[in-house]
Amino acid sequence: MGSPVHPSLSEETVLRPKRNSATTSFQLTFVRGPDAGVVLVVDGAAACPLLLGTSEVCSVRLRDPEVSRRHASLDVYDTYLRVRDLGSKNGTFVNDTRVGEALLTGGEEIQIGSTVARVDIEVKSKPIPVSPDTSFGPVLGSSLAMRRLYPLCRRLAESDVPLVIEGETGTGKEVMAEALHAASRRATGPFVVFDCTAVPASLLESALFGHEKGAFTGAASARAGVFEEAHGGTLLIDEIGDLEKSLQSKLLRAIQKSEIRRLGGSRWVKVDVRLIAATRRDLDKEVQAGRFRDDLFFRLAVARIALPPLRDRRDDIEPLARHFWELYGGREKPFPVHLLDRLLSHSWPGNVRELANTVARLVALGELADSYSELFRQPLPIEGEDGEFALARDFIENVVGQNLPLAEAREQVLREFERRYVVHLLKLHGGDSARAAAASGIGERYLRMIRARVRPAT
Ligand SMILES: Nc1ncnc2c1ncn2[C@@H]1O[C@H](COP(=O)(O)OP(=O)(O)OP(=O)(O)O)[C@@H](O)[C@H]1O
Repeated sequence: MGSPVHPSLSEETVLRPKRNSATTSFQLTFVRGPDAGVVLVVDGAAACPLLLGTSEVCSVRLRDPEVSRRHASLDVYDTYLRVRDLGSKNGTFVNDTRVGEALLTGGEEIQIGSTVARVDIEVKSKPIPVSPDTSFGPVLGSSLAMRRLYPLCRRLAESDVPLVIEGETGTGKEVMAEALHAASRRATGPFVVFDCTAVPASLLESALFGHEKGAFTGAASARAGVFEEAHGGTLLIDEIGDLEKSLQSKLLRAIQKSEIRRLGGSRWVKVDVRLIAATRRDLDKEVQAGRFRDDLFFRLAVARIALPPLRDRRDDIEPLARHFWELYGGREKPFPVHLLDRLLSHSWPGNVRELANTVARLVALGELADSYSELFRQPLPIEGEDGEFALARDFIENVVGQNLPLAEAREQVLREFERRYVVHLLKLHGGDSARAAAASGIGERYLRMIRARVRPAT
């Protein structure tokens, strides 16, 4: 016990940014349960979240039958030992108190099932390698949290192992995937992005694996899926946590065998694709809850990169703001340093994307920005039932007037449209998302995704 069982999962391939350049380690001594006597070190320098459970995918596999398959995770966060329950059946306890997540300092007892481990802090601390670079390709960031990621990103770019990039919306998962592709031997091959939430459930399989002519009503001609499109390159599957379970099995097969079969086809086609999955969800919890296949997770998460939210790397705010200022055409005007305090104190729930949008608005507003109190808001939402057309027009003009790049502007309009659409649809069907999804011809999962995304404004 204690040594990772995944054949290719080494501590270095699991990347978790830490705040300090030196970290603390913790020792766990199992004092009760079938594994009593075993000693385990949670090494802060390795920054590796250890999974405790009875499943073979856990780095620490316990024999206690009262322990869930994936019960809890342990990692060193700052100078604390962080223990997180992964949605286990009978809970994780610290000194007899049930916890979802807890930061420990040493001296506590952790209980899972009938297994009890004592936590001791290790005195020695090791430095973590920090890159002097302030970017990794297009991924900018000079904060310690980001600079800790770069050396390992470079190593991951050189390898072909599948990997999972985790992080809140707008933290740069896609841009990181692109950077890894660009730094890899596949750089001259295609980089294909597939967003699982952007395609209705009924079309997902054909979008992933392609279809033959006549495979379903409307399939007038044969079409390659994203796996074939990405042949020789990298395929980013975005929001993988939203993929239906039936498709997860097919995806697993595609990864294991490096071959796919088009919908309605009889031939298996070999594909040479490096797979990167991105997710806003906590995949450990999704697996524990039975919504994501354990074996697929095991296959995909050979390496993991956790991108920290912008609020946890405030040192990046100013350089990123200056970068976006230049990018959006503020080059001729001096950067508005008097607004820096506001930029630095904002919590950035939309992360780097929100910062980029805010700076784009700043560039467009010029000197008006001083008195513009709405600076940190998204464009005016369309509220109220009266005069909706006028409000919609104003909204679009508002977006157009910000002189954003086309993709950003289109995304803002599209998001607002989806918000309105879903709010109206749910109202019509008494809040029943299954009925609303059926009536609108979109998957329930997709509808719930839009709903979750727009919730703050509804
Ligand atoms: N570190 C960074 N350096 C430069 N630009 C960044 C960085 N992180 C994010 N961005 C920019 O912010 C925007 C959002 O980034 P991206 O789409 O990669 O985020 P995401 O995490 O994939 O978001 P979502 O989960 O919503 O899909 C993009 O315009 C991207 O170029």
